[in-house]
Amino acid sequence: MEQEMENIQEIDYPKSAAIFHNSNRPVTLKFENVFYQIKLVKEGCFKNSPKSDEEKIILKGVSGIVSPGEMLAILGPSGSGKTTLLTGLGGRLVNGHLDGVITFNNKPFSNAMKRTTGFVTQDDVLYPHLTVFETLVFTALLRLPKTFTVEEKTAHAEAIITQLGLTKCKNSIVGGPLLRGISGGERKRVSIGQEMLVNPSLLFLDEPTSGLDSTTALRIVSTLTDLTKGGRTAVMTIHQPSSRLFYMFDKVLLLCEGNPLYFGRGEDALRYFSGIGFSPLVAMNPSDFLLDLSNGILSDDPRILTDDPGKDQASIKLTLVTAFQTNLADNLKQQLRESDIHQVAEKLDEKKFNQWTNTWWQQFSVLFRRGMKERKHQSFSGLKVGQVLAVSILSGLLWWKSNNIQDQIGLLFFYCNFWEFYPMFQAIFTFPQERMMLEKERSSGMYRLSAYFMARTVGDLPMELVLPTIFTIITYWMAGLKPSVGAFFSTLFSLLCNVLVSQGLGLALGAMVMDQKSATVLGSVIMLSFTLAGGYFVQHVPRFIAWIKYVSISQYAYKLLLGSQYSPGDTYSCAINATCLVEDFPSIKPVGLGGKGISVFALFIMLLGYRFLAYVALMRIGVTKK
Ligand SMILES: Nc1ncnc2c1ncn2[C@@H]1O[C@H](COP(=O)(O)OP(=O)(O)OP(=O)(O)O)[C@@H](O)[C@H]1O
Repeated sequence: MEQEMENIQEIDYPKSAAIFHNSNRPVTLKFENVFYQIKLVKEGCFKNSPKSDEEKIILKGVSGIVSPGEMLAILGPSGSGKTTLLTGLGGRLVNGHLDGVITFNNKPFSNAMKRTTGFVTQDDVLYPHLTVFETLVFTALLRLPKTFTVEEKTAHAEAIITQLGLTKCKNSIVGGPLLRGISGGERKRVSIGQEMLVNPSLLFLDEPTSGLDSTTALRIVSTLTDLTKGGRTAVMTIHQPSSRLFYMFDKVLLLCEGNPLYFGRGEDALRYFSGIGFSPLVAMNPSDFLLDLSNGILSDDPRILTDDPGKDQASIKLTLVTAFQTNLADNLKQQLRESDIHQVAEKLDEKKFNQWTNTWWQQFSVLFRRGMKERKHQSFSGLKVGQVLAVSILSGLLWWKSNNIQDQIGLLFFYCNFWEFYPMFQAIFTFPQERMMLEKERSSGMYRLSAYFMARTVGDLPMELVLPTIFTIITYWMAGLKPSVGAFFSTLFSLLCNVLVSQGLGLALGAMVMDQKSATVLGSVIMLSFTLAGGYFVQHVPRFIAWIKYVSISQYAYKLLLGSQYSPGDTYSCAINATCLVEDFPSIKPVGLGGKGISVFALFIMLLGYRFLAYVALMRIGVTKK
């Protein structure tokens, strides 16, 4: 369960702008004999179900040490295990089995480390509609402790913007795949800035230069070098650094299919490989040479010499793995031991770091404001408003001044369906993006899940109410429903309950069934059965399946909508000179006109129930192994 801790956090955050130059607390990261294996999973509906007992070993005994002021680059071909190692070192691997010893100042990963560690993921997970300034200010408000005033937090965000050279695009929106915003390099710097805000002692970066031109890449790595000079420890994965970048790294770890091939200073790498019989003929980018080696490629590159040109790729890799064990492994073990002797394990007050940086209310208020800023663009995009306007005008025309009961009831049931399917699918579709953000922010211990969830739920009210209201206003008068203000507001209220409950169902499905396709299929089946059992289509539901109507959102919403237009005892003309009771009308009879209070209560319980389910399902997101 989520811990609710209210005491003031006393981590030493300098209040001046000098916060960005020196580390609070130098960290030596050591990892020894790290193994990682996972059970393979099968594709399909239930993505996470194990296929068999088949396991894959991804990391095969990787060791290393990085001291304060050093930058380690993990190199290797695609699929060699770089990201896995980085994620494991950052305490973020959630599946599989991680073995080996990973210590931070000779202590295992802890909440204390989590709060002073920055992790920049490969994909920049940022809110697309916020500006650079807003993104960093909201992060500062959440991550810096409550001993800072809002002005001080804002000033820190400003200082980061200046330090990362983002001043020019400060007021531009971040953007995303479908929304033009700042450039890829700027986005990467915003992600790094978010982590720098807390003055991390240890910074992990997954491919911070991927997809960037070499000048921008150099700029980013130079910024990181400046940061490490202040006593920080940095570890990054990188694909193919230019020579200029390569020589900026203090240490290099080369991986090949999860095996270490080299660990040591970048400038010594070529000498080492030449010592074991592998050297390039002409001067070439050292990282290209190392990557070729870890791919076992020699013969198709005439510039690389080997004492045995006939070796195939597998045997070259094997030779290199064995050479590492023979020549470097013992030396590395020795380095790890020596640092043990020199380093006194620091005594940190764990309790102090277990505390949240801000109170629940502060988190709630920042998350609410940020959510409203971001979601207003999603909820009121031109496309969505256009879609709702088009559907409302079309249905208003189709039901134009309808004065027969059958048509009017049909319109009410259409209200039910449209405003059930639409919010449910919208919640399912937008959920993956939300989950990514949540995952990233929760794993850096930014806020309590309850504060996030409450802020989102409260935000749903203004966000989800506007479009259904516009829809009802247009269709209600065009279709000529009961001309009374009370009846109009009662219709609107029923519709809004329907929207919020259906959205809650979408959220619960999105959170429980992690795969969007499966959630969509499941959602449509559930909604369809609710619709069919809603009382409009099937009047005599067989007994054994009649229970569905008691859990059907449609049934309760339909009942409320009927209640907004008709009262018990109302009549309609059912034949020439004859009137019949409305409640006896075939598609009203199974539902009846009474029991409105029960329907409101049932919808209220569903509203809470579905959101509670979503909350429980979300609890597993972003929770990292210690
Ligand atoms: N959860 C998983 N299930 C199955 N295979 C996995 C899983 N996680 C990692 N792998 C596999 O482990 C290997 C290493 O993956 P990893 O992402 O660490 O490689 P990488 O070196 O970072 O690659 P790239 O440079 O392409 O990002 C890959 O073959 C990958 O397919």
